[in-house]
Amino acid sequence: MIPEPRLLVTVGEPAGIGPDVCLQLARHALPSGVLLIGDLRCLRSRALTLGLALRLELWQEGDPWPAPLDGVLHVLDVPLARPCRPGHLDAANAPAVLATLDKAMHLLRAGVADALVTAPVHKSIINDAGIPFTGHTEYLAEACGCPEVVMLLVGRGLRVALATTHVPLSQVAAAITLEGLEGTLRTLHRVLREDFALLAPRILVAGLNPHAGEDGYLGREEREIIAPVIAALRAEGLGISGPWPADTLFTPRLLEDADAVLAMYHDQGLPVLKYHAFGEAVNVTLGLPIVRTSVDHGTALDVAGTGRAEGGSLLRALDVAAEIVRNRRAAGG
Ligand SMILES: NC(=O)C1=CN([C@@H]2O[C@H](COP(=O)(O)OP(=O)(O)OC[C@H]3O[C@@H](n4cnc5c(N)ncnc54)[C@H](O)[C@@H]3O)[C@@H](O)[C@H]2O)C=CC1
Ligand SMILES: NCC(=O)COP(=O)(O)O
Repeated sequence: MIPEPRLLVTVGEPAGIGPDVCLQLARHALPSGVLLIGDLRCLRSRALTLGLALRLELWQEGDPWPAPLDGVLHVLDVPLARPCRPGHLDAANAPAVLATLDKAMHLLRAGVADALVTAPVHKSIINDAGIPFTGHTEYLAEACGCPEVVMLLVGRGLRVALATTHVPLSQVAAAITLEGLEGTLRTLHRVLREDFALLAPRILVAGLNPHAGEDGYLGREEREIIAPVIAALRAEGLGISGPWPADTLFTPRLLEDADAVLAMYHDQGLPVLKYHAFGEAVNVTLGLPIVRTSVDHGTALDVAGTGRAEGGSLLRALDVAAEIVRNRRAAGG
């Protein structure tokens, strides 16, 4: 019998809702079992705060993969520098947050687990700790030596990928290059085929400027970069079209005939996706040698420890990670 995918879950920023939604996993029958990576003391204390009845068991490297058991979660302990209070960020704990990602990478490389699912981190507090950091996506890309990763969010049948990720708006136009955009589209097209089992993916590419540049009168990126890249890839037979004006691209008639949209920047694509599917969408990093998915939400400091955190996106992120692992196995990967 083929074993179920083994999933690592990093707990994320301890002051946020990462611990809350991770602890909620104990309520669900998880086929493969999961291994949490985070501070065991913080998780125990959050479970008490939330009044959750569950058992948290210490797991150590060398132990067998934890069998799924109702009401039990296994934890690889990565201690925080200081005790954590829900809703209160502490820069002293930032190195431990990143250490959970490093541990996960180590376990994946050692073949102990099949995929990584991440709960949210708080990007600014990591920077406050003096560590330059823009997101998991970029951190994992660097750890894997794969600069050409792509962020894709999927939810309720909509898939939105980004040509640029965590870049200030003032730098977006300069970050869209012929070479970079071609790499992004090739990665997106390949991964839709390989990991999402779409035989001939159809991708709609958004313009950058209003009205996709209005024939060059409202910006030239469409003419000089986006359209030439699309033309070159179409000539190879890839089902890619655009540049489409972003304001009308996300309408049902156009989306009906598409498998994914490539937006040019974070806040062009993600508000639409989150309006459509917040709470049940999943963030997938394409182009890494490892499988990594994540939740659609942030640290939600205002609801941490209150019992109001909703864990639907984490459950979906586990499902999507497991599905990708199965697809890769089926393809012999
Ligand atoms: N994958 C990751 O590590 C991500 C991290 N972030 C980080 O999170 C931090 C806060 O980001 P925000 O923009 O404030 O977004 P946010 O998603 O943390 O919060 C936005 C609003 O939605 C609510 N909310 C979010 N998720 C919820 C859930 N599961 N259940 C109930 N309510 C929920 C919050 O209470 C808040 O009112 C930032 O530092 C950001 O960088 C944001 C997105 C993803
Ligand atoms: N808005 C999505 C987001 O910020 C996720 O970033 P990452 O930490 O997954 O790179």
